[in-house]
Amino acid sequence: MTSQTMSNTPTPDQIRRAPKVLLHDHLDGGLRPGTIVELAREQGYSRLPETGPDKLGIWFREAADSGSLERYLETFSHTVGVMQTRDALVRVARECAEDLAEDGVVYAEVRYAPEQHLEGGLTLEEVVEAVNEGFREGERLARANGHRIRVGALLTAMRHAARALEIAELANRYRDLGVVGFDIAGAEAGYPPTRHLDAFEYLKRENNHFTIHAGEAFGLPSIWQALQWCGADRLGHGVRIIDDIQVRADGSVKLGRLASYVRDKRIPLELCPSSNLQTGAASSYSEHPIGLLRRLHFRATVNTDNRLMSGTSMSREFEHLVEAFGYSLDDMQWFSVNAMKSAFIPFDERLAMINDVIKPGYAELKSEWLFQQTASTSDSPAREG
Ligand SMILES: O=c1[nH]cnc2c1ncn2[C@H]1C[C@H](O)[C@@H](CO)O1
Ligand SMILES: [Zn+2]
Repeated sequence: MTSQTMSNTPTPDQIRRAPKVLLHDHLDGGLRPGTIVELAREQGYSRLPETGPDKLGIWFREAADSGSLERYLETFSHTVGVMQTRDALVRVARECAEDLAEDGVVYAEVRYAPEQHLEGGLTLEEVVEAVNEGFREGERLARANGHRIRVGALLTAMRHAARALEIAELANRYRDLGVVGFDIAGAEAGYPPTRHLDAFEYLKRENNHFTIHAGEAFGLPSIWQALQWCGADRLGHGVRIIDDIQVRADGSVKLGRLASYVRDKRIPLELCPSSNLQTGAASSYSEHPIGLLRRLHFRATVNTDNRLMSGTSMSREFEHLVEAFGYSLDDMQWFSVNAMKSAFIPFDERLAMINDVIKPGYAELKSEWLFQQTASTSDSPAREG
């Protein structure tokens, strides 16, 4: 038996085929560049910085590579700019579900801010219904191509605006109709989550679920507010929890009160490594706090945030982590089960996804080396000596 066959390091092909769970992906951050070009042409949107798909894709990645969340967010004006009609929203959502399924994602919660898609005259309800329709079409098309995926929507309110309660009510109205929860996003510094307490209190009274972008561009106070004032079920990013973890020279680790709380309560962290590198929240994959957080058994999950702006996918994120930390298929399974446990769909459905889809998927991949061994042994009996 060679070390090659025993190696538990997944190949890029195995990473792609492994069942993955995505909790933090923005609909308006994941358009195909070719789709943006076509939608802009159809709608007479003339402000695109490039008109060829390849160059446009590169433009988004470079413009988002700014080291600042505020500048990173400016790039969204062009994606949101072409997502103002019903047809455009259906198409973008359909392609999102298809692309995720093609990449081996079996369950995804995809978020967007309905209030940003009203410039063409759609109502908030029409926006939600168009996106839901696109997700359902994408699920069907993926299935026809041999991929199974389930996509739930999270409705985001923009933290600098003042529509959070209205969007929370919208999320509640479309609960069990394709919408699984609520989020707030946008520039973090200067816009603490407590500005939207009324929305969070409303959702709690309704027994609904929400996540909050916190601890990305701003540190511990933002995480503390999101959890202890607002009652968030999950943290969007939450990567700055690392500021409350002290690693001593001898390698021992001391958690502060907030980091302990996050770990003890199993608060899910929606970590987005590539996005963090672009906005300056981390300096390299190997220095990304996900390595330590995984070792310390935080409820860490791996996410894309914005596939277009980061030129990434779930598989790419895992490829980077496999390279940086030597992760195995067992680690990938651990992240995927963590994410599935943290999803906003009902417990019995989460459990069935874990037991009937995720674990069997990894078991199948982990057993592949056995069959490769049999094939090579029978191919070359002389090697057995
Ligand atoms: O990483 C992020 N942090 C804060 N806000 C973000 C991030 N990625 C996207 N957004 C914003 C820009 C989008 O227009 C909005 C809704 O998806 O959410
Ligand atoms: Zn985000």
